[in-house]
Amino acid sequence: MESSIIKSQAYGKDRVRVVRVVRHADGWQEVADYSVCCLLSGDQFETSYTKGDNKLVVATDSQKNTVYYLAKTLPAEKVMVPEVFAMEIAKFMVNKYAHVTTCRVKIITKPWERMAFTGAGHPHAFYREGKETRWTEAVVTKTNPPSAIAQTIQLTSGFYDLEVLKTTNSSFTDFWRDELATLPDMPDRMLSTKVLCQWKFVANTAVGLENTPFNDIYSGAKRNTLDAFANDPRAWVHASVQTTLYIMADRTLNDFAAVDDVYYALPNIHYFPFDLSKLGLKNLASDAEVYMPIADPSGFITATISRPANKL
Ligand SMILES: O=c1[nH]c(=O)c2[nH]c(=O)[nH]c2[nH]1
Repeated sequence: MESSIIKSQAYGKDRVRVVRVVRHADGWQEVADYSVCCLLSGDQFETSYTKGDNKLVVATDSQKNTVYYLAKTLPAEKVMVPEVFAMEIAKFMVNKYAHVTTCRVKIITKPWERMAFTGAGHPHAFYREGKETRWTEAVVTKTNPPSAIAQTIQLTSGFYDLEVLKTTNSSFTDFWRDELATLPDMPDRMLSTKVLCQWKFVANTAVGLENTPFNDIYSGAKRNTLDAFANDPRAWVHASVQTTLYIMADRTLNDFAAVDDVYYALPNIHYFPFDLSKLGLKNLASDAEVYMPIADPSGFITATISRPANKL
């Protein structure tokens, strides 16, 4: 007889691709393009893993159908903001099925930028600008199952693959020196990274979070990331990816009360000046003009930044 126990379980449908179009009467149209992952958990699903009992299993196919059903039947504004749509799907699942204790919904967006010609946005034509990708994850849990009245909601959003580069105004000096340190001080260097940024929202009731300005927070976090990278003099004077990361996150915490903490993962993609001295050419330090990007390895700088009261 099996004696192992289930420590955790979650099942559902991943990569549900759904595109929602909103058609306004004047011809202006909007589009949201999502890949949705929906996962259900609850103690009563255990027998589906241990006893081959499917009676309570909401088929992953039905979960997929629910995503399309809600994309069609919810008011447009609850679908077009990914955070709101993720919370709606998760709340629908825990409300509909008494035996579902937790529903976890992750949405990865495919950002379509509206085309603009002579300054005016095109009513229905879009293009993809870069690789930067916005996502969100809502986890709705019943606190007193099977009753769905009391629920907690944890919401996290972020973006990844935002690639940035600057050709000066970065340095890295005065670091730990010992017999293993061969890197010279770098008073002026190229800096490039592929930003992963994510932020947790202040824990709230499902109802309260819906009034959060999710789109503004996303664009604000992105603007703070770019502005701190390009313009903040502290990132130049103190000079490290660590400092730049802290400034980026601190700005977003100051701008948005609804954000509880901000996590960044910043690879330091190295661009080293190519040594041309054997060819009789000066290309190091202040003479550097020709660089060799290094694919691997990269530095990798991470931190979660929060307001003082939240420090563990
Ligand atoms: O900004 C940096 N932080 C580091 O910790 C580090 N280490 C290193 O070799 N180069 C850099 N650059």
